[in-house]
Amino acid sequence: MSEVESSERLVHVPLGDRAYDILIGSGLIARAGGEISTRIKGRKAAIITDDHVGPLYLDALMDSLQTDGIEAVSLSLPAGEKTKSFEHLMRVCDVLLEARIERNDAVIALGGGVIGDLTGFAAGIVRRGVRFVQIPTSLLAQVDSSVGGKTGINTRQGKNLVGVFYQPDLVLADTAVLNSLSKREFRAGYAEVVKYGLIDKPDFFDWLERNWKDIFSGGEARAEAIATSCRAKAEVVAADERELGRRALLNLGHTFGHALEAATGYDSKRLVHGEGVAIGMVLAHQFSARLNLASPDDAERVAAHLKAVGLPTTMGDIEGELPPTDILMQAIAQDKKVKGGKLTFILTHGIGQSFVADDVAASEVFSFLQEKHPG
Ligand SMILES: NC(=O)c1ccc[n+]([C@@H]2O[C@H](COP(=O)([O-])OP(=O)(O)OC[C@H]3O[C@@H](n4cnc5c(N)ncnc54)[C@H](O)[C@@H]3O)[C@@H](O)[C@H]2O)c1
Ligand SMILES: O=C(O)C(=O)C[C@@H](O)[C@H](O)[C@H](O)COP(=O)(O)O
Ligand SMILES: [Zn+2]
Repeated sequence: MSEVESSERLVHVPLGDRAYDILIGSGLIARAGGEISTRIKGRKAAIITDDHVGPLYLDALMDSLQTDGIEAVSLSLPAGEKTKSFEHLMRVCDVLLEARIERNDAVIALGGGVIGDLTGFAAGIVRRGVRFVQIPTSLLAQVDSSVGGKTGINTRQGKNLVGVFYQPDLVLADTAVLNSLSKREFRAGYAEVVKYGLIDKPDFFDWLERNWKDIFSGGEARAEAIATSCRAKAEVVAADERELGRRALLNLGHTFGHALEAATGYDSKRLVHGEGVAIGMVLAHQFSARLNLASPDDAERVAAHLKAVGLPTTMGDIEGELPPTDILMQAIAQDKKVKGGKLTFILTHGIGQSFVADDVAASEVFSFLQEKHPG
């Protein structure tokens, strides 16, 4: 294995025979061939990317693989949430099989969470599992989606409803590529960073309130926020890989957020995942306050921070009309945390004090949403 450069950070995900490293640092795409060839036996690779990321970084990745003796094919898909579909899953599987990617070869996701989730799913099912490398290029993918092995696609019934748990063999988070990410997408990824503070790291949330401007402008604070997020996620995933208990905390804000994404037809112009999570986290804190579990001041503090960085914080911030509350409730009823027809929500006793609440009354959720609904 190559040495980790001094400016780089390494987070290990200890999952027994599925353990892997997350390398975080500038310039990792140029070194990807070396990092992959020391960990993966196969000499072939297939790179899946999208039409925003491919033109920027595909050539550099191909060159690096070639230098280390790995022959690669590539497929570029349309950017955006709608690509997490059966149709594009079929295309990815077809390309992997046509290229005769074997179990020991590498399937590489070069892109944001959409490409990572879709490619990981294909890697998990083609030949019942081929090697898988995540090269996350959005902030969201570097702090969250590339780690932990949740893969999948959306269906007309809702978000991520078809997929498998399939861990990557390696994650290479090249922080230099974040410089080409739009401000809006950077903010969306930042919502998932804030999530780790709100789950169980109040000191991290305080630090984010003080340092967010430095994180947005790059440098040490940004790398530190990414590494802290990866360590937080790695720890939860190692303790509960398949979401039998504690991992559900990583879903803070997501039950509301996913319903809003479905309600906007996965239209990235109206709402992207991280924005849905931002609104969802504020709603989760407000809902907790309404149930007398937390102080309304905490909900206000969360909303104030997310608003300060430019994220949406209310359903009214979403452009265009939203469907009525009963349609939002239908999406919520499809949530994967539902058990025996009962809703599970991530609620909170305050900042950094989130917990998993089974058996939340649908009628309470309905009247809360009805109150918050702009329509
Ligand atoms: N598997 C998980 O644990 C997990 C966790 C969080 C989110 N997700 C999923 O991830 C998806 C959201 O991921 P996302 O926010 O990365 O969205 P995304 O993949 O759509 O990327 C956001 C946009 O940024 C562009 N982009 C990415 N990197 C870029 C770069 N370096 N320079 C320029 N443009 C770049 C993309 O082309 C896209 O247009 C959702 O589908 C969500 O459900 C999964
Ligand atoms: O890794 C997890 O566990 C998460 O919940 C992380 C979330 O940020 C992510 O959006 C995930 O895809 C949501 O999972 P889902 O099971 O609710 O679809
Ligand atoms: Zn998420």
